[in-house]
Amino acid sequence: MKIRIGTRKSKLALWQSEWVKEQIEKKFPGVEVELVKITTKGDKILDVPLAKIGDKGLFTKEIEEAMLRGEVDIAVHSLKDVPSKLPDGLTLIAFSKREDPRDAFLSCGKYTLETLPQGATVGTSSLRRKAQLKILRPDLNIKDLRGNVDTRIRKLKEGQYDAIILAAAGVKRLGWENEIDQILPVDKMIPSVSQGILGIEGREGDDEIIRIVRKAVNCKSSEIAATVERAFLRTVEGGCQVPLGCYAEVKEGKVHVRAFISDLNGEFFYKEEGVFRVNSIEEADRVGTEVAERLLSAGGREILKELLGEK
Ligand SMILES: NCc1[nH]cc(CCC(=O)O)c1CC(=O)O
Repeated sequence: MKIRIGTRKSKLALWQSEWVKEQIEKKFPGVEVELVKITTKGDKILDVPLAKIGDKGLFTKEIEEAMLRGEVDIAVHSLKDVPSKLPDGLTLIAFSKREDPRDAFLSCGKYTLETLPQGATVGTSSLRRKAQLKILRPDLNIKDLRGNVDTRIRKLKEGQYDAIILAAAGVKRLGWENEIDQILPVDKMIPSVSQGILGIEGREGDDEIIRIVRKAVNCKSSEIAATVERAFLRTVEGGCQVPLGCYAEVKEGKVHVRAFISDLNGEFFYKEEGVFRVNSIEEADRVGTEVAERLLSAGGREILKELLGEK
C-alpha cells in the first residue's frame, strides 16, 4: 500500500510532512509514503500581509484540489493555516502531539520584550501579535514581516528589525531554538488557534488511510484542544482579518481556555478565560462555541462589523 502526501515546498512544510511519513512507516512497515510537492498561492505572494490578501485557504487550496482529483491522498498542514470550513469530501483525520504552542521573541541575543528600548522596531504581520504587543508595549514600532521562517530570521539578522515574533513551534522544528531569547507566556500573548499542532487532512470515507494515519500520529489531547479552538474560530468567522487568539490547555478531563478578540490597536480588547470539564469531542466543540459567543456578546460583534463590514 502507498500513501501520497501533498505538501508545500517550504522547509517547515517539508519537515512536517517528512515527520508524518516517518511516523507512518515506523508503525506500518508495509506502507510506503511518498511526498508530492505542490505550490500554493500563499507561497507565491510573499510580500503582502496575509490580512490584506484576505483569502481563506491560501496555503491549502491547491493541495486540497489535488486530493479531490485523487493525485494525493492526504495533506499535512500547520493546523493554524487551515480554515475552519473544509471543502466537501475532505476532513481532518488526525492531529499531532502539540509542539510548543507559544510565541517566541527573537532579537539576536540582545533583549527581552521588557528590555527592548523605547520605540524599537518589532517585526510581525500577524494582527493577533500586533494587538497584544500594543497592550504590552504601546511605544513599539511594529513593522510588517512576511516570508517563511528562515527568511524572517535572516531579515532580523540583517538588522531590519530590533526583534521579531514567531511561533516557537516552527522555530524549534527548523532547529533555530538557540535564537529564541524569550518564550512569551500564554497569558500575555494568547496563541493562534491550533498553533503548534499538525493537522492531517484526508478524504471522507478513505477508511483504511484514516485508520493508518490516526494510529500513527493522532494525539487525543491535541484533538480536543484543536476542536475547542477551531469551534471558536468557526463561530467568530474572523479569519486572518481580525485580531483574535484562542488557546485550550488540556489536562485530566478539563480544558483551560484563554481567548481574545480585539480591534487593530488593542484599544477595545475583550478577553475570556475559563476552565471547563470536557469528556468528548462534542463537549469540546460546545466549549469553543460558547467562549466565542461570550466574546461576541461582550463587544466582539462590533469589532467584526468594523473590520469585516456589515454581513
Ligand atoms: N503563519 C505561518 C505559519 N504557519 C505555521 C507556523 C508555525 C508552526 C505552527 O504554528 O505549527 C507559521 C510561522 C509562524 O507563525 O511563525
